[in-house]
Amino acid sequence: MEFVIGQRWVSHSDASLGLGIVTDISGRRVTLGFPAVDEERTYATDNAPLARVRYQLGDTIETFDGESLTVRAVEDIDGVLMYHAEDAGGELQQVSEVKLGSHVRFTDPRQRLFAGRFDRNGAFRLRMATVGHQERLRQSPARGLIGARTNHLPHQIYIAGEVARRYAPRVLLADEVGLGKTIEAGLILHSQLQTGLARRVLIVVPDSLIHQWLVEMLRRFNLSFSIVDGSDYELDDAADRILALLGEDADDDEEGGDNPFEQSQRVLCSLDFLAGSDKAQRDALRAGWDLMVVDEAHHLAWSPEAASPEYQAVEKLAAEIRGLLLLTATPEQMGLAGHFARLRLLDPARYPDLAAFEEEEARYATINALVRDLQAHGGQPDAQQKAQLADWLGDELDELLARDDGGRALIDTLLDRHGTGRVLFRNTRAAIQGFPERRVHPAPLPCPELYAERRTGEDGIAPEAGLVEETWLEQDPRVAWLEKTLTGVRPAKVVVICANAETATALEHHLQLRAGIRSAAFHEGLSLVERDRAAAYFTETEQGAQALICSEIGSEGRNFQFAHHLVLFDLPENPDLLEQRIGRLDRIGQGDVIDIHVPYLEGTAQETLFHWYHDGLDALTRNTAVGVAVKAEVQAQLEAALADPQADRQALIDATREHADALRQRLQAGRDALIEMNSCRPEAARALIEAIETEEQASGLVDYMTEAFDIFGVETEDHTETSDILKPSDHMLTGHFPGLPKDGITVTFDRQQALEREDLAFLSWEHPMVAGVMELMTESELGNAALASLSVKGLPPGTLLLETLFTLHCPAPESLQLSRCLPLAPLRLLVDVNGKDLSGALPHDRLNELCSNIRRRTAQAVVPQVRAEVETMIDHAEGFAAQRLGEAQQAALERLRALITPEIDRLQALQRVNPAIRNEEIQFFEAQLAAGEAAIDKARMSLSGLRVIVSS
Ligand SMILES: Nc1ncnc2c1ncn2[C@@H]1O[C@H](COP(=O)(O)OP(=O)(O)OP(=O)(O)O)[C@@H](O)[C@H]1O
Repeated sequence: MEFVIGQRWVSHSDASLGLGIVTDISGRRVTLGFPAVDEERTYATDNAPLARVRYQLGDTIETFDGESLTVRAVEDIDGVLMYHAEDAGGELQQVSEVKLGSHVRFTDPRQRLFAGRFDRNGAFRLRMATVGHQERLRQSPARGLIGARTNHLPHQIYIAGEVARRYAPRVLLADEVGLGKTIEAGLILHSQLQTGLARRVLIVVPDSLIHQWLVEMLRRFNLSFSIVDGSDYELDDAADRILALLGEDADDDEEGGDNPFEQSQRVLCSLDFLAGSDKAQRDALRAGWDLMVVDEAHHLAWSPEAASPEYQAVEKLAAEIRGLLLLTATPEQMGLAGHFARLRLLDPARYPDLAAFEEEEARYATINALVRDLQAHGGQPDAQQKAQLADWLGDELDELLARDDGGRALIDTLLDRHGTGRVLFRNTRAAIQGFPERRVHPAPLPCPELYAERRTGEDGIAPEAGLVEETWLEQDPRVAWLEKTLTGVRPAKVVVICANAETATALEHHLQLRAGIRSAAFHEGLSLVERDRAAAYFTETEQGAQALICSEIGSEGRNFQFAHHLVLFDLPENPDLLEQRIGRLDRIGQGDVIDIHVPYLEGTAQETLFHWYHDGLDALTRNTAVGVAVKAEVQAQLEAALADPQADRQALIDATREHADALRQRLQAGRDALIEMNSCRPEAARALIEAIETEEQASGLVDYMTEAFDIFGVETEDHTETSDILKPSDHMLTGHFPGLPKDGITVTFDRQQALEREDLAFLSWEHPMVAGVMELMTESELGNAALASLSVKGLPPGTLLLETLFTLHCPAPESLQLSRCLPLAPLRLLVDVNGKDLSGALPHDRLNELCSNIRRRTAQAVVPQVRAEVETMIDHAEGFAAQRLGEAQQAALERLRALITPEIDRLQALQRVNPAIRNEEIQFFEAQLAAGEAAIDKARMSLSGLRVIVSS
């Protein structure tokens, strides 16, 4: 090391010192000033941890007064460098290295290598592995669907795969109760967020489900949400009231003030709150979203005459937000008009008119019959069918018929182009199977004198309503029966549902205080926190409540499948509400036969309703989607029977059964069959599940993270065979390791264990910790310069090789998903000094096996000696990379067109026969193609990592 006063050197043991300047040399000691940190340090000249800084032609240098210049020539004047450098105006200036600025950060691999700031081999391996995995994942069909803590159920994965890849999806998820619509929505959200198709998400749900959604999104998908509720507006409300008292208008400045909806990218909010607050609606609208989810969307009541406040609130938002997921298990709970109204929210242009919609349904049976026929005849239509198909599919038909695939493409296209096919997904228990049996236990009880005047009509259904609590509790035989039933099944958990909050409160008090049965109430009179506490108390296995007494709000959305006894203390008049109630237990995860206990008072409307449901609709033992429609048919008869419970009801039961059978058959032959076919295509689902599981099971992740823990200094300790405890160590490389709390975290890589043990973090390629490590690796310089020694027989000692990593830079919005067609990134090359390409002869993994670390001290000494050869090898590598770039651009353009043109053709063809396709969707793809072509044209290769290998 030759030191001269004025030279610039950098410390490789402490990068934070910046660029040092030699200020004194006396004997065998050298002193450097480090202006960036205002420090001076003295070293022994023969082993100073310093590297000489010498910028190369083309490098950018910065002077101490902040001017940036490009080096054009370098002159050595008695050991001190003079840079001839070009300024922004193209003028050449002479800049002595003495005048260089001292705040330098070497990020470029070359600079880091020559400044002695190289990394361990492991870090280089981690960098190489990172770009490799990133690229693989970007191309994977499983992207966005990896690592959810859920079982892979085909109907859910199919829907998620189908919807998540759409730009601005607008769909109605209408699987039957408890089949996992929340999970489907979560998968779609996760995927759209991962792929950049969405960034800002708003979820709107009933009050009673806020907490459940919050928890489900976090524990199953690692997605955290912020809740916006009344408390965010309390101060505003108070201020508004004061202003009103003063006779002034509230401040309605649209732009002014904090907007609670803008404080987070992901917000969860209650429908009731939103519908009730104009200000909140305005704020929500102003905040702007990519995707909105509305759960229990049957609450959005609508009729041709009037729209509910809930509907109006969502309608305003739906008009502005491009993506919309509506969830309801009972789309026709409020009748066909309500169903139509929700489709209208999704696509107002496609569903402008209720009457036309009703007519359309008639067409479904014909299409279904044709599809079935095609399936039976290997996809070959007869002449008449061909004419019909040509009518529906136009020019595309010939091409579809020409395919040798047994008619699959033809049928798929027909289903795809079909009316609600694109917007409506509905899976049924019948199609999925594996659901438990439901067992009904009717309990006829004598009607007490107390209810003598309350036997009929609505009064007869909940006769206790409005009576003095003590009185009815004492005289209503259902109360004693409930006590006995609960005691009889103890310790089994029981969900009790009744229509009114008052009834639920009274029953709960009675059970708790008089009968000594541990119970909790769940109704709208409680705050959100109290409700969640009640549900949690009921969930507890050891000390928890045996019974949860719910009002109707407990009948919706909640997960109580750990219980298998349900008491219907009364029956709702709406068949869909009954289905919702039973759905609390009859849902995915229910492992037992479900016991449904129905007490009813003889000779009252309760008895009529029970028989109507059980004998007429058969709605207790099996899921029935036709209840609402059948009820509309027999409404008058039913009302008459409820008004006169003593009369013979057989005619009502027969008529109900007849209508139900006919309607089931008709729907099964028409609409439902088509929707079902469109809602889960088992083969596609299986392929996707396989792709997801391949990603999840690959040992690659464990190896990758083990290397990362080692490099970043995270301590790992075995927890069980498939789980580990991670803790920050004393020698962490960076102050922060993504997703690692101070006290550590227990993780598993095993899906099954993650499903069983929710306290463990489930590490997958899309877990925030793993994604965070990848981001750290690609966004920092860590591992981009390394040195290794290689010992191979026959290779003369001192032979040099250079392994490089080039990444393709193609700045483009993530939503373009250009990675799908830029397969070349990353490019790994191995060259020698003569410019020979050895990349194929010695692949990265093989090379890793042969390489070992060089001691840092030795490496520091080697680098300056081999600098000229390394620079030559970098030139060779860059030459190869430039050649590949051109080829890659060409291939990328072709792939882009091959990917997008069919989408455009398909949508255009679709649009001709199916108005459900919006122009906006077609334009989106056209714009994507143009933007993609422009971006590919601007793509550049850059050196993002290098390793110098010296044979020993
Ligand atoms: N793939 C899955 N893996 C594990 N659990 C699941 C899966 N799908 C659904 N579940 C569980 O089954 C229950 C029902 O799911 P979810 O709440 O999503 O159904 P839903 O269709 O939204 O129900 P509802 O119609 O009552 O609103 C929940 O407890 C959910 O956590």
